[in-house]
Amino acid sequence: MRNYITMKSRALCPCCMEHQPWQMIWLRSCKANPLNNEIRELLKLLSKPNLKALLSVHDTVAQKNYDPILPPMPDNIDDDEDSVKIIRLVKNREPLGATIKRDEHTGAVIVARIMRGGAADRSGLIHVGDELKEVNGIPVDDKKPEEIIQILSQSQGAITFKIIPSVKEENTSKEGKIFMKALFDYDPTDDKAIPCKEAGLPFMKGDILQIMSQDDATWWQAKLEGDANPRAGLIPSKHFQERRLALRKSDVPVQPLKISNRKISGFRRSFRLSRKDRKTNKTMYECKKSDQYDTADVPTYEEVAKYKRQQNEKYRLVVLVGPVGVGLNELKRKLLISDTQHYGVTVPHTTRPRRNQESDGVEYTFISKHLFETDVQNNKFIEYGEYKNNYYGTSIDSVRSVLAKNKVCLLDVQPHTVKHLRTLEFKPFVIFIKPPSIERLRETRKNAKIISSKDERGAAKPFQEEDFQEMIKSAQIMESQYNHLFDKVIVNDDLTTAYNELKTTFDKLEREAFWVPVSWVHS
Ligand SMILES: Nc1ncnc2c1ncn2[C@@H]1O[C@H](COP(=O)(O)OP(=O)(O)OP(=O)(O)O)[C@@H](O)[C@H]1O
Repeated sequence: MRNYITMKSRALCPCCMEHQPWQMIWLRSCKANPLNNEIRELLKLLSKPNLKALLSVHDTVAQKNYDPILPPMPDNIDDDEDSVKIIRLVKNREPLGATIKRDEHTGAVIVARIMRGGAADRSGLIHVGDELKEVNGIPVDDKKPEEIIQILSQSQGAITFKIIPSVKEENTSKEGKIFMKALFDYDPTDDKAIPCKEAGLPFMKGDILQIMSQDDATWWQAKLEGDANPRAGLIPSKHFQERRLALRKSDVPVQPLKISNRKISGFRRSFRLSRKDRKTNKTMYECKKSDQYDTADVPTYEEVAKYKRQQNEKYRLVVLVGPVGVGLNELKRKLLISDTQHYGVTVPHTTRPRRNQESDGVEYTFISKHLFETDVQNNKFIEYGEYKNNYYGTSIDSVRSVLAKNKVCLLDVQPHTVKHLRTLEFKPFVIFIKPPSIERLRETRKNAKIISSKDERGAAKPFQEEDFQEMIKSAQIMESQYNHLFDKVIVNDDLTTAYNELKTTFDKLEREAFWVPVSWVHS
């Protein structure tokens, strides 16, 4: 696109006279005359090769003959219209990248927004708030915005705008420096509220959006991070999206996690791996508050920044989430035995009496019921529960103690707990372990036993069809309600493949930068 501007004031533009020869003449005349210090310094500067090169570039640009040749400027501009600006843009197939509206009070046609990186923005000649008077000589005062858009879309080549420039300064200081992780899917063609569907930017949950403008409180402008296309698109602002989601939410019932009345505990026990006794390894506890997902906050966007762990920093906490029986403990066990120095798990607390072969702080940290209850009151547990009249729980300090040994702490929790772990201190990396299709579950788990489901003698039972169904349904609910918290999803189909994917993820976590909430980076 080629453009030029004519105003009452002369615009700055490269002037087509060769500066280098002029510079030489001037230098010679200066040398012939007595020099003061400033002239001497100026001569020195003008003799520098970089300044000479700059002037040479200027001359080249000024002499260049750009195509297409623009038609002459209209000469019937009213001399009294001091602030009128005539702009001529040559339009190719690309949209102009601007929206217009009618001012409610004055009735004037106003430029409502300029899409960042679009044609109008790149021209630098049209600004938000400019009043549109004419398009190609046609007065627009009495036209509806749709009619003006029609004129624009039918125009080919040069378009002349007569506008009254706005006096408002735009705030561009933070533009392009804010990144948001999308916590919902967005399709502008489905959005009745968007002022211009064509200008909308579709995105998916988990996408990183570079926010180009927040000038409008309802419609932000954004680009998908890493997208080479410079033109921004419209997206609903955080505030607007939260408001309308909150309104919609009141109609949608929250889906409970408990999907059958089967007599299984159904709750993840993070404790098995830290026990030595195989029998006690099968003990389970029922976690409090776990029979229903909490209503998570209205998820819209989360401001994020890139973060890479430094050598001297503690490892990020690795949180594993998944439905009962999906294979979390199997994957954790494989990781632990692959490198006991590098990976660690927490030691749980219990109020049950210590058995002979057990040592305090190894299988469990043994504490009194009274102390346990006090710790619960003081929010010292990430999760806790009761089993056969004894409490079991994972304390925050037990995570700290693994991290303090400079190990990667592997922790499996229920998904609603994740949001409490998302702190600057732990910077958790959350991995959702997902079951494969029911057909693949039947094939791969033919000989496997579901440890949380026991027979009359207390032994683990082979997987039943309903275990698979429950696993899939529970995974779907987890994913629909909590996937905005997952950094990575791994399908545990073939065990070795899932394990290798987990290992690769850990390697990347140590080598590469990841998007994290901005508060974890700029504390
Ligand atoms: N990909 C797989 N292929 C075949 N068997 C598997 C696979 N993953 C796990 N298993 C088996 O499934 C059973 C359940 O696995 P595991 O105990 O790790 O599940 P879990 O998610 O920790 O369940 P729970 O919540 O009951 O502890 C185990 O016998 C395990 O060996």
